[in-house]
Amino acid sequence: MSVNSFGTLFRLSTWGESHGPAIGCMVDGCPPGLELDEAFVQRFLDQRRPGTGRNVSPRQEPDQVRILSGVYEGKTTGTPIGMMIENVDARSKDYSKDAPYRPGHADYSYDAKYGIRDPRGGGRASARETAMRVAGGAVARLVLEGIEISSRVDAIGGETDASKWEAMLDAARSEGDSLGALVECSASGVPAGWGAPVYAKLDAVLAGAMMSIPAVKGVEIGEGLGAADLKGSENADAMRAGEDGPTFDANHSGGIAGGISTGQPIVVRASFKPTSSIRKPIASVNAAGEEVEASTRGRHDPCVGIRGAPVMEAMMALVLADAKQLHRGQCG
Ligand SMILES: Cc1cc2nc3c(=O)[nH]c(=O)nc-3n(C[C@H](O)[C@H](O)[C@H](O)COP(=O)(O)O)c2cc1C
Ligand SMILES: C=C(O[C@@H]1CC(C(=O)O)=C[C@@H](OP(=O)(O)O)[C@H]1O)C(=O)O
Repeated sequence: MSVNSFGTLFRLSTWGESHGPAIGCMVDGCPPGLELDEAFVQRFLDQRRPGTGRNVSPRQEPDQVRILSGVYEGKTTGTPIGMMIENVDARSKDYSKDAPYRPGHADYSYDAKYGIRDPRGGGRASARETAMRVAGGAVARLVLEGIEISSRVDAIGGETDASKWEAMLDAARSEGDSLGALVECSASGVPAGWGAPVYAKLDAVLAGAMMSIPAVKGVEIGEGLGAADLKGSENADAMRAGEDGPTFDANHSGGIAGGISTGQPIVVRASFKPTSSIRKPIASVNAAGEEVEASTRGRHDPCVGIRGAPVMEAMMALVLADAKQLHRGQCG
């Protein structure tokens, strides 16, 4: 992982700001000969894009992807795959350099680091960038034939009963507030043996990938933090002899042991914090160092975890595509 890119042999780099003319990415290391077109990538982008309902940001972005390179006659060529999406509904006049720093967003920390910042929307820190992760993740899925990646929102605002979510979201929205969410993502069909035993452990890379998603504040794999409350006999995934290798009675390990996949589903959960751009006033300061109240207008998600789910799937796909190429490179 480096500043603007992810992966070793299957790599994604992204560029662009939320209110710039466009966002884009480059996928490098994709094998040649895989069928790829814009419609395939678009299917995944449509699951993440804003403007699709009242529980997501109303910003109207069709997220229409263009593939600019690396594909010839519908097949990948092995050369870098460039993709681009134009920003068409930024409405930058809602933002100003003099606005209070939004507590919890990246306004202050970006200023502290760079001393210069695109203040329109979240700039580079806006989760608008995650559209390109989803585009890259779609390409990664091509490398992962036979592997199923899925996700689901497990809880919103601490409530697991989905029938209560709509009313909770309505209440939060009318109070100018927001809610957090717990989201699970899993991958089945991953063979045993991918990953690495020490520093680049599959669980370490996966945790880093999920933690790199904006607003993710906690990640757990398999039993996760709950493992601390179990006995060894309860947490062990008992093994039995099966026709195609061992089978497991349980999956407390979340499909990874010793940094290497076990052949069981890989299961990761992430906690998304509540959206920090809210109308409810919060004490803050501005760039001049004056105390001001931050009450944020603009078109924000009332619960970012809802659109975070497809981003988790994309990061899972990127991690696994890279792990597959690395495994092949070393072990054939
Ligand atoms: C899909 C998605 C949509 C998001 N939408 C918003 C939003 O509308 N408003 C907001 O303040 N934060 C939103 N966020 C979260 C911010 O991007 C994030 O909090 C910010 O970049 C600071 O990073 P950090 O929370 O990881 O520290 C969203 C995150 C994701 C994954
Ligand atoms: C535009 C998207 O989501 C945005 C994510 C986001 C943020 O702060 O993360 C803030 C809002 O936009 P802006 O950058 O204009 O403030 C959201 O609409 C998108 O996901 O495509």
